[in-house]
Amino acid sequence: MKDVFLFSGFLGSGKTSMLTHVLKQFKEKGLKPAVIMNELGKLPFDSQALDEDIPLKEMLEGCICCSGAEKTEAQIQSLLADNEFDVLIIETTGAAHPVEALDAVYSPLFAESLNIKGIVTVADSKRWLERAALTPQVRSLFMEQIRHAHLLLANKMDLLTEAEQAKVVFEMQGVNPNAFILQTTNGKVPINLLENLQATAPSSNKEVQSAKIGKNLHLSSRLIELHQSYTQEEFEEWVRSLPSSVYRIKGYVAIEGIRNPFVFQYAYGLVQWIPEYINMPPKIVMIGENIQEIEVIGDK
Ligand SMILES: Nc1nc2c(ncn2[C@@H]2O[C@H](COP(=O)(O)OP(=O)(O)OP(=O)(O)O)[C@@H](O)[C@H]2O)c(=O)[nH]1
Repeated sequence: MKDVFLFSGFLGSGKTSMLTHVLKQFKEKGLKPAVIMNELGKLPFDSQALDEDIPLKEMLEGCICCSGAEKTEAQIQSLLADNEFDVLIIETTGAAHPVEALDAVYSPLFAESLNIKGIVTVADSKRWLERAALTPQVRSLFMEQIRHAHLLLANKMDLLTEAEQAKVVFEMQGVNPNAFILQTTNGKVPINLLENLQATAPSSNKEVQSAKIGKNLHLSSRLIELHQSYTQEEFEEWVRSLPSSVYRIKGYVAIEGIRNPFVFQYAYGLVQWIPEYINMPPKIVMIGENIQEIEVIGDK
């Protein structure tokens, strides 16, 4: 299993600074990192900061979420096929919502080869103090990135007084009581904090393994193997019975009387079924908060 980290954070918050610092530490440890970056513009200038020997995939047309999960899947697959690497870091654009970013990287196709360690959000502490000046939409995205982080960097501490530093940490902890908050300058995070993250808890129906982090009200994902076929109605009935903290489900579901499992998609209350011509093993991935305790269909 290769560890995957998602770096999230607002434009200009310090993601690239953190990336540079983290890559250096991984290399010092003898680990080979790979990076997927995406930019809203056409010029991949951030990538120039990376060494040439780091496998790098860039997404130049929009962010990881709006350019489609398939594209990210294809990029990850080609990284897995072409390059030897130990850890994968995905730097999302400042405009990405963490649920969308997680969705794009969590595919049943590589559920067995990738271990999504978690979302590391870098927040600009000065901007946090001045957040009242942001438009409601931008402020809401800023808050969501903080709320869903598994590890939170309160960055740009050098620009604040001691009293302001304490205020920022106190307020951010109120928005996200589960994440560890580290005060940083220039995104300097020690990698052992990253290595200790565990947002994914792959589990079968019977043995529900709880994650070290991500156990409580925290964004996490869960892989569910399906051992029988269903009618579309009964499967949808189960999906409708799920709490609203389940944001996303995708995968392959075996339907009674039909040869190959269907592709199943669920997002924002909408369900989609697509016939699949390849016989894929029936399993789904669920993304949401507090999902480890959910009773899975088939447990009947
Ligand atoms: N004073 C101060 N400046 C910082 C700190 N961290 C980053 N910066 C500066 O803030 C600017 C943006 O930093 P980046 O690391 O490029 O941020 P980013 O999140 O990758 O930015 P985007 O690529 O726009 O999303 C740069 O000029 C950095 O030098 C910090 O802790 N203190």
